[in-house]
Amino acid sequence: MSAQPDVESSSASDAHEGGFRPTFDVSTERGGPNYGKFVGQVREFMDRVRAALPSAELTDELLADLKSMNAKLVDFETDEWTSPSGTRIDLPARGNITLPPYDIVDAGPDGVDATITFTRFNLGGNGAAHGGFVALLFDDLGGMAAALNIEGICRTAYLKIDYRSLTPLNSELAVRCWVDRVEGRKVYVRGTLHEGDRLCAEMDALFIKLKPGQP
Ligand SMILES: CCCCCCCC/C=C\CCCCCCCC(=O)SCCNC(=O)CCNC(=O)[C@H](O)C(C)(C)COP(=O)(O)OP(=O)(O)OC[C@H]1O[C@@H](n2cnc3c(N)ncnc32)[C@H](O)[C@@H]1OP(=O)(O)O
Repeated sequence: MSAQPDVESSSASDAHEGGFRPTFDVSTERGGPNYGKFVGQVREFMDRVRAALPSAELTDELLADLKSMNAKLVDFETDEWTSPSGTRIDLPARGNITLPPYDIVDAGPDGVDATITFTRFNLGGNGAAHGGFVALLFDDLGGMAAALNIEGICRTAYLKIDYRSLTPLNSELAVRCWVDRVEGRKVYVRGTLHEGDRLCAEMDALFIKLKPGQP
């Protein structure tokens, strides 16, 4: 299990009125004890789809299987605050399949340390990770570093990534994000992504602390 930030829990009734909530109902149980394995299978499927050249027959077979699986989920839709995908803090990237599946190593006011292994689903070109996934990783972990530092919720104003060398697939990388300085509501966050000693990318971002009720 990953170490996770100490996120305060609250009931839906004392929710922030804006788009983000200063507190949200985190969970280690929603979706059942096998939800993490379920997400793992979904992620493996995305990798395999990205890598596969299926026969026409197999495409038809998988299409029927997927239609059947989608039909099973139709009646179980819920909002973003209660879906396990995003609130399961015991799982990589809070169980959010949109995000690269990072594991938090340490998180607090001084910053966030995490590991990430990009896989075939994250392929950009010629074996390297897509730069958009690197930016996505930094946006989420940078936002987390900002939130934990100021104990409030932020939105990204700008996110600058310097791609210093190729980001590989299938290799565990170290990512670190920390608050450089805070000026009023402006939270300046820096970040690095390394493979061993090699710097793959750097982040320079500005997050703005949301006012109460601000979407
Ligand atoms: C107890 C709590 C514990 C918490 C623990 C939590 C754990 C956390 C867990 C999980 C974290 C998950 C993290 C997810 C992270 C993902 C975040 C995203 O991807 S957000 C989506 C993308 N971003 C948008 O869609 C924004 C769209 N833009 C806006 O909404 C506004 O423009 C906003 C909010 C950014 C600013 O608008 P304004 O009206 O609030 O503020 P104004 O007055 O415009 O700006 C404030 C200051 O910032 C500067 N500023 C604003 N934007 C700037 C920019 N792009 N460049 C430079 N300066 C900028 C301004 O010049 C101003 O500076 P001056 O105060 O005058 O000095």
